[in-house]
Amino acid sequence: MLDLYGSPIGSRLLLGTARYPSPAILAEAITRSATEIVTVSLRREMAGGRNGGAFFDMIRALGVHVLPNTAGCHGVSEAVLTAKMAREVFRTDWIKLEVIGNHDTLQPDVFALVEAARILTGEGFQVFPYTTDDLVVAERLIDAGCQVLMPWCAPIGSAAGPHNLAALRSMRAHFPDVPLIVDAGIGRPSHATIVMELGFDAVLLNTAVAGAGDPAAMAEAFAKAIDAGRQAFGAGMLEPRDMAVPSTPVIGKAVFA
Ligand SMILES: CC(=O)[C@@H](O)[C@H](O)COP(=O)(O)O
Repeated sequence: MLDLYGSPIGSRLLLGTARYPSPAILAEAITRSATEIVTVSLRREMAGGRNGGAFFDMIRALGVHVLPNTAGCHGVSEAVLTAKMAREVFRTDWIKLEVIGNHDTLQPDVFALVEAARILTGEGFQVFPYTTDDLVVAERLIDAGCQVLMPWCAPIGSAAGPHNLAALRSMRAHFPDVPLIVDAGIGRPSHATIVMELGFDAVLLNTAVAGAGDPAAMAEAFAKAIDAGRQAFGAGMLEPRDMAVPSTPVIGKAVFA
């Protein structure tokens, strides 16, 4: 069972809620994936004068944990203010902290991220920081009070899959006891399996499900792939070898050539 800030979580798939063809399809994807946590952008839902009421009610009715996020924020004060508004709306101390630093890659501004994380943990938030796979930044985030880290594996929405497996591997090795959730850039169920086989604790994804031909079916496929990767990690996988190893022993062979 995954433990996130003291909450036991059964599913290791966290789903984003943006860009689905319809709210009904989003609801079906949430149900079929059996996810227990969905992330919601306060800013996106409030945009254009919408108050988000019906959407938020629909999410609440599904009985999942809501992880509000600061998607689209580009600075410390904007992210902190958005987090505070999200706490009011969703009545949760959880916040997925995103502070974007580059318009093209949507790469996090890790300096602003650490500063915002320090401010928010000081105010009682339980921060889930969307970060890079940089170990020093990860250390700073933990120093700032974060008990969970969310490294990217590729740019948001790219569907590219893990760009830097070595960095993800070393992150896992450096932080054996910190829940690590890969966030962003997963495109296929097999990508999710790969990061789970590395020992990551969970995966957060949005675009690969929302943009699929059948989002609900894809959400279920991701859930299975994540479970398979987790089970394989726990089962002890073989290291690849250069040489062949016969699977049938030579004992009992009639003729030795
Ligand atoms: C939904 C969310 O909060 C983002 O971090 C992001 O959208 C996830 O990335 P992908 O869309 O690439 O899965």
